[in-house]
Order: sequence, then structure tokens, then C-alpha cells
Amino acid sequence: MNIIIDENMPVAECLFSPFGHLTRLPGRQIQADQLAEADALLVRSVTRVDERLLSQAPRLKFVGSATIGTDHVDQALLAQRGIAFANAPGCNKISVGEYVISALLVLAERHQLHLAGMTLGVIGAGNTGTAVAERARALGMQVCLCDPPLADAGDPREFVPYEVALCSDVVSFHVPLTHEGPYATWHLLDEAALAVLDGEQILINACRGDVWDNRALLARQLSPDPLRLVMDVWEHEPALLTELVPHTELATPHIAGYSLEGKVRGTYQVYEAFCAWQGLAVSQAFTPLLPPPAFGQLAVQQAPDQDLLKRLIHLVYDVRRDDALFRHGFAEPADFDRLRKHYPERREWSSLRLTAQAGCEQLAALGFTLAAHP
Ligand SMILES: NC(=O)C1=CN([C@@H]2O[C@H](COP(=O)(O)OP(=O)(O)OC[C@H]3O[C@@H](n4cnc5c(N)ncnc54)[C@H](O)[C@@H]3O)[C@@H](O)[C@H]2O)C=CC1
Ligand SMILES: O=C(O)C(=O)[C@H](O)COP(=O)(O)O
Repeated sequence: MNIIIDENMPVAECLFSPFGHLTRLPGRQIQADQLAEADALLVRSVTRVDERLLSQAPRLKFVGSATIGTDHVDQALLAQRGIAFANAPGCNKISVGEYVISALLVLAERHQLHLAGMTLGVIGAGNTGTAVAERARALGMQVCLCDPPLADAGDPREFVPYEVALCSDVVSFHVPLTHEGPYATWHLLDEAALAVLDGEQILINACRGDVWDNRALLARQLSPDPLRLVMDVWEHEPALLTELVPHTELATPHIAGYSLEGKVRGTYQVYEAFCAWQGLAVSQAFTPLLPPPAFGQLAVQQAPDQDLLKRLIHLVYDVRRDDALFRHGFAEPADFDRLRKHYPERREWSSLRLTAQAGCEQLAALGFTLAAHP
């Protein structure tokens, strides 16, 4: 079997080499003629799997994407051609949750905000939105969820309309990019939505760049009442509207989901789907694929306040590292992909083992690994 794989999929050799011959290619540059002999194609979000790419792929029978998002894949076309498809739902939801909380702690410090009691509107209450909501609640934030598709489908959680969620102190977007239908998300944050926001509000986009109208946003940022923006994703990546970057509080190159665990989980979920498609049992375990965490064990002596939480969280991952790398390293579109390809290793909070006494349950709710105090 010939398998074409995006070169940025960790642990792919180990998981897929038993199935056949692997060819690793830069995802954004995979060409139709390179699929002439391919039986399976494993991609990430930067490969558009469409009519053009599949025009010379007579043998292709399986496409996997090691991502949550699927807007880069023409799934109707795959179904029509009898090509199986699998993505990796939820694979990097923890990573996105941790990115958003790190960003909130940075902005809280910068603007002297106390997160407990502040309101957070989560737009899209699926895997990543829920991961953000759970962590924000553990910090004492008042969370409201906006998800019309789930509300209409009878999800028992309480939901608010978009207009209500937009009034929150922090509004964080976690929707898929869709262009059609009653719930289309393209330019969900447009000029009209921007007009109701005030300059004290924090807006976070860690889903897809095109969900925000970046030109309208730039106009707002150049006005006397700019917003506090955290942007991980951008319209037209990697050729983004560079003028916007200096008008953000935090700017990163689409790495919210790039914890090592999140990326390895993405490959692993595609491997599981591939095994199922082949009618084979999964023979490799997930945990041994991860290196041991570089952290020792820490003892927490008291119920943590916001400052101690920030220090613990930023011991493992501080979004300012990625913001600095982006601001200094991004000048042209090729830099966007270079920064992503050479992303420094980042672990999830669970990799920091804490011993804590009673009263520190909040640490477990945030996702740290807790052992009882000796
Ligand atoms: N920046 C990054 O590195 C990452 C970005 N993403 C992006 O985030 C998106 C969301 O991820 P998940 O939460 O895991 O997906 P999910 O499918 O679990 O949840 C998405 C939720 O959005 C809701 N939704 C759809 N249209 C909506 C609308 N108009 N208004 C409000 N809610 C709406 C859906 O009902 C669903 O509950 C992905 O599709 C992907 O594009 C995902 C992972 C990492
Ligand atoms: O999972 C998703 O959806 C994402 O946005 C990925 O984290 C993006 O990573 P790449 O596939 O672009 O490497």
C-alpha cells in the first residue's frame, strides 16, 4: 500500500509503516500527480482535499486528517468516489483550552483584571468550547454558551443567543468554518457584530480565521475604541492581513492546538480509524508514543489564588512565548508555515504532577495531575 503523509504529522512512521510504503510531503504543496499511485492520504489542515487534488488519484481509498477541523476536505466528493474519510474530533481540545486560559491570565495581569466573576461567552460549545468553559469555570468565571445547532438539537445545557454572548467581558470563538446553511459561521464576527462591542472587551479567535472579518476588525482597531484581541487564526492564512498584528494583545500562528499530546492524539485517532477501515485491531498503544514530561513533581501548600495559578500554568505553557516568536519571526507568508513546522515542544498541564492538600481541587478541575499530599 502507498501512503502519502503530511511531513508535520508526529509518530506517523511508527504507526503507519507496518501498512506499506510511506512518502512524507509538505502539506501545502501536495500535488495531484503525486497521488497517482496513492492508496491512502493522511493530511493536516493545510492540504485542500478537493476535485483538483484528487483528479489523478484512481487508487485512493482512504483520506485521514489529523485535525479537528474539516473545512479543507470536500467530504461530499470523497463519499461520491467511495473514499473513506476520518478526522480526529477533540484531539487537541485540551491544548486549545489551555491556550485560551493562558491568554486570559496574561491579559488579566496586563490590565489588572480579576478573572473570577468576569463573564465569558463561548461561541460554539463543542469539544474545544467546552474545554475552555470548564477551565474558565474552575477559575471562577461566569460562563455562558452560545450554540444554536446544539440548542436546536435539544442539548440539555443552557444556551444564550449570539447577541447576548457578545455582551460578555470575554468572547471566545470555537465554531467550525461553514459557508452555507442556517448556522453558517463565515464572518460571524462582522462589522455589525463589531459595532456592539466596547473597547474593554476581550475577543479570542482560536477556531478558524475566516470566522472573523479581518478587514472590518482592522478598521475597528484603527478607531479610537479598539478591542483587546487574542488571535491564533487569521483570514487567508498564511497570507494574513499583517497590519492587524500590531493591533492585537496576543498573536500566534495557528498553534492553539499544538501541544505534543494534541498532535500525537490527532495522528493516533487517524490510525485508529485506519485500522477500523482495514478491519484490523489496533495494535499500538497511545501512551508510549509520548516522551516522558520534562517536569519534576511540585508541592502546592495552599489553595492557589490567581497569581499562583498563573505561575503554575505558565511553568508548563505560556502563550507569550508563541506571541514573541510570531511577532519577531513573521514578515511574509512563508514565515507562518516555518514557525508552525518548527514549533517548540509544548506539553499539556497534565504533564506537571502536583502534590496538593485538601482545598486544591481547583487544580484537578484545571487538568493538572494531582497526587495526595504526603
Ligand atoms: N486554532 C487551532 O489550533 C484549532 C482550531 N480548531 C477549530 O475549532 C473548531 C471547533 O472545534 P471543536 O470545538 O472541537 O468542534 P466541535 O465540532 O466539537 O464543536 C463546534 C461547535 O460549534 C457549533 N456551531 C456550529 N455553528 C455555530 C454557530 N453559527 N454559532 C454557534 N455555534 C455553532 C456546533 O454546533 C458545535 O457544537 C474546529 O472546527 C476547527 O476549525 C480546532 C482545534 C485547534
Ligand atoms: O485541529 C484543527 O482543526 C487545527 O486547527 C489544527 O490544530 C491545525 O493544525 P494543522 O493541521 O494546520 O497543522
